[in-house]
Amino acid sequence: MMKSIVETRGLTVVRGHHPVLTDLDVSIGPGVTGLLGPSGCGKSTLLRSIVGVQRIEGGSVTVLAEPAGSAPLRRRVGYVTQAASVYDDLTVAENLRFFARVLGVPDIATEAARVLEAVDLGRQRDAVVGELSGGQRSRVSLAVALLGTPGLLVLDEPTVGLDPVLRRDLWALFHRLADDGTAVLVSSHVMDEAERCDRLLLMREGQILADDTPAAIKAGAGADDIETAFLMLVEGDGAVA
Ligand SMILES: Nc1ncnc2c1ncn2[C@@H]1O[C@H](COP(=O)(O)OP(=O)(O)OP(=O)(O)O)[C@@H](O)[C@H]1O
Repeated sequence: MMKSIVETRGLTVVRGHHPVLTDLDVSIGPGVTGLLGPSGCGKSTLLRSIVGVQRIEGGSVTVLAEPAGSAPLRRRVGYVTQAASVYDDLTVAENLRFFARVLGVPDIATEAARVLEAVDLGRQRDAVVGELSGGQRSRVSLAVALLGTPGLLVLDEPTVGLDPVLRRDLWALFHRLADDGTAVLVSSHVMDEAERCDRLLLMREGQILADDTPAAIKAGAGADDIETAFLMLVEGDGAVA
């Protein structure tokens, strides 16, 4: 039995009078898990429920054996949203010091050096964030999320707008983090990122269509790539393969 990092049971979320998630059961284990689905299918809503910032209508969300959003998880769950979450007018190091203090992270200097090295921003530590490139800026947000060595890192479309080299580097970083024991949950609406995940959740209109390794999903649907497998699952052909 896979060690469970995230469990949702009967999760139901309503946003703007419309149900976005209905009675959703999801289990997420260690490694790099991709949450893939078209724009508006509810990926951000599920991630928000997991980090505990989403009002939920029904059901439960358990993270690292604690209720989502509860105090013991404050330093154990890192979250990077689509919107920039660091201060543009501070340097990289100043941002890290600020957020480390907010989180109550002990030994801030050592911790800042560790996360800067993890995201390969050591040379930019004294640069003002507003003067960095888009890719460097997103790695600053990632560094902040890594403060305190979380057991779960949740990333909402972290590769949007990045060039292929940066995207590749970021995926390599996710796998290094997972190897070091941080479960990584990454959302994307780009199906070609699916191959880079250990496990995939394919989502559509608030439902999980498939939950397996990329290879098993492709084999199950009899498809050569995840995009085709997704389309076959949508059209109901996946079950007969
Ligand atoms: N603040 C809000 N108020 C009301 N409805 C919302 C709000 N935010 C999102 N929704 C609705 O909830 C549904 C799911 O949105 P969500 O952001 O979870 O999708 P997503 O899969 O993350 O999309 P994207 O890939 O575009 O970010 C959408 O139909 C959206 O219109």
